[in-house]
Amino acid sequence: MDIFERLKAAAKAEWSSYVDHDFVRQMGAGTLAPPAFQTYLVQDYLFLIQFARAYALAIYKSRSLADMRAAQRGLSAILDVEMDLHVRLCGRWGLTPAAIEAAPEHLATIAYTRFVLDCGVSGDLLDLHVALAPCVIGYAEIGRRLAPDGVAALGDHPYRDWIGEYAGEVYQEIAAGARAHLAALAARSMTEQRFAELAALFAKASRLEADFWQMALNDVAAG
Ligand SMILES: Cc1ncc(C[n+]2csc(CCO)c2C)c(N)n1
Repeated sequence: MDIFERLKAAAKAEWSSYVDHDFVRQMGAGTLAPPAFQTYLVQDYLFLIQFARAYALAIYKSRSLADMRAAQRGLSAILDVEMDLHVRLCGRWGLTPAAIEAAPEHLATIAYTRFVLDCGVSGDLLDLHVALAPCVIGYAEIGRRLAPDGVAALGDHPYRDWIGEYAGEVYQEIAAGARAHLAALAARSMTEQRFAELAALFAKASRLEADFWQMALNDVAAG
């Protein structure tokens, strides 16, 4: 069992509140209300700006070139891959990057991103990567789950672009690399006494992921 499996097992309830969230189920079934998806995507763009800073912080907190490169891959996955999806999808609704950036951050966006940044500022590189793990590895799991028969089988699914992005090979490899790096980092610097503390960070980040989905559903329910 690698460190990621151990963290997931230690935070079972929080993990399933995240990956089995109603938002994810509705997206998979194609029944998610488009305004909820739009709210999510705009907030996610703002979220990614802060997560880019978190990966930059991971570069700063690295002492080896290998660790710096691992963090650089995360940063570049956001700046060169993930944000393109957001710009493309938001563009279909006539939203420009400038308009998205002018949107106010929801509290769920602030809570999650600043929590991760604080883990990095107050802790070490392992704390920061554990706080980042639900995000980077969780989306790969969700993508696979929503496209069990592969991306091509999605046909004209209303959320095929989003699902295809995270179920696709490029993204799956990014997540597998992040998982392997986390395992290497833990092998180097984790002690058993520290595991409970790391599991608490992982559980909190997973709960903040679930709150992020919920924020989009609540926003639409509130009108
Ligand atoms: C709320 C939320 N959680 C996770 C991701 C996925 N994600 C964020 S940064 C990153 C690593 C490099 O791409 C990945 C996969 C997201 N977009 N929004």
